[in-house]
Amino acid sequence: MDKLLIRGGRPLNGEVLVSGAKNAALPELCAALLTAEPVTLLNVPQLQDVSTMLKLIRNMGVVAERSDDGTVRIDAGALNTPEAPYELVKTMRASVLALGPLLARFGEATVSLPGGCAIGSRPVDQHIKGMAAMGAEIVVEHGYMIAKLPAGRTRLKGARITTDMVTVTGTENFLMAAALAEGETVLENAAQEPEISDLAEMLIAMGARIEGHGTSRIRIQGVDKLHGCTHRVVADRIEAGTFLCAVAATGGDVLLRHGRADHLDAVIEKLREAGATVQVVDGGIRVQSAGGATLKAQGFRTTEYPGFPTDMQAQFMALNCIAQGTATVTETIFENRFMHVNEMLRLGAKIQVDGKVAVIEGVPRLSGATVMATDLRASASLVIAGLVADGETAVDRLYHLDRGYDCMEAKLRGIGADIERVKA
Ligand SMILES: CC(=O)N[C@H]1[C@@H](OP(=O)(O)OP(=O)(O)OC[C@H]2O[C@@H](n3ccc(=O)[nH]c3=O)[C@H](O)[C@@H]2O)O[C@H](CO)[C@@H](O)[C@@H]1O
Ligand SMILES: C=C(OP(=O)(O)O)C(=O)O
Repeated sequence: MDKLLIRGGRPLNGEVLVSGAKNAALPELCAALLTAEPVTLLNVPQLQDVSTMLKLIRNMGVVAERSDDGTVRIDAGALNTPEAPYELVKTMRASVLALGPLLARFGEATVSLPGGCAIGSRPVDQHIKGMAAMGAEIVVEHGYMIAKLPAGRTRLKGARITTDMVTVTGTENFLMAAALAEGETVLENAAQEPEISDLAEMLIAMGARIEGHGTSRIRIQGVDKLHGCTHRVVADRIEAGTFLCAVAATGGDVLLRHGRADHLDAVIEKLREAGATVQVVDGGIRVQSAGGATLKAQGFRTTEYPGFPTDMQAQFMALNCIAQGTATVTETIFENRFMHVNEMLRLGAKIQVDGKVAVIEGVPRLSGATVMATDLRASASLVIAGLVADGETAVDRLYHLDRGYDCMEAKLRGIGADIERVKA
């Protein structure tokens, strides 16, 4: 298994190019299944999850070509197997996003339940409930969601869907399904994440009629057919936020080119309160920090967008570990998203966890050690901790990081980090 070796203690200076967002690219690859015409996606990040999604849709009979410049051309004209098998689904929860498009275009779909996930149980009951409200018959058998339209129906029908909680991929599945359904669909309690708006813009470019994306009520008037489009994937706010935390913690001066500050308000506010200077500049976000003990630890609660993102909780915790003072962090979205804590303790951090709450007492220094990444953002947080720790930190189990970060170590090396990948 690959690992990262980091020799900490260097400030970060220069420029980083922010890649396209994983959490927009994955639903958008699935949205291409809604039409028989070619779709071109630009700015698709080079990630393991994207490779897995391409494998999944090719397995359905889709032609998909990826170029090194981030362009992916998809032609789902010959899609003949509306199925997502367990072998291809088990490493990536986002494969549940195949359900809506397949049902909407083909009237049937067989999609494996996603595998268990380290950060929480992550059920898909809301996805099933929403598709059923749109007229699908769904059974869960042998680990698969088997969905079809009732005899005599050729299209899903519009519905009013109010989910029990705000769900990002649930909202995305309903958006895609409703785009081709008969009549109007209203999504109440919809997720408002920028990736939802980006998907909606892509669907609109394909001929969908959608209003209200970016708010908690989205209205969709179904159309008979969608056509091809070219769409640029929005910048990855979580990648940008990760680099913001890294620079704030180590100290330095970095421009995040293409970073969207308007998608990171909650994180940027906390970074400023911590003592970093974060500016919106032409072409991106500039962060300057004196690092370490010049920072003040900041408490926060993770909530749905526009609140503090759960996908940034671990990375900000790494910063809190070396800041002055004590901070309380509450994780409200996932029940098991503190697995980085035990590894941070191995680096000398002082953290106590009680259920959903972690209390972090800043320490003057962390000391490098071997740590094990347990999930995607936990891995990123351990990289940040390694960048500030004395001596050498080895971050093991890099496949989690590779799922969601495009060339992270090369980007960090480009701004002065002493970091290398050691192949297994
Ligand atoms: C590919 C993608 O975009 N992943 C993001 C997406 O995941 P994902 O869309 O899976 O997360 P959700 O927004 O659906 O989950 C929110 C909460 O609702 C629960 N829930 C969700 C659906 C359901 O049917 N039943 C249910 O109980 C989940 O267990 C969780 O506690 O949003 C999360 C929350 O911002 C992010 O951490 C992930 O990075
Ligand atoms: C939890 C995440 O991703 P996924 O939903 O793909 O597991 C994430 O991006 O932090």
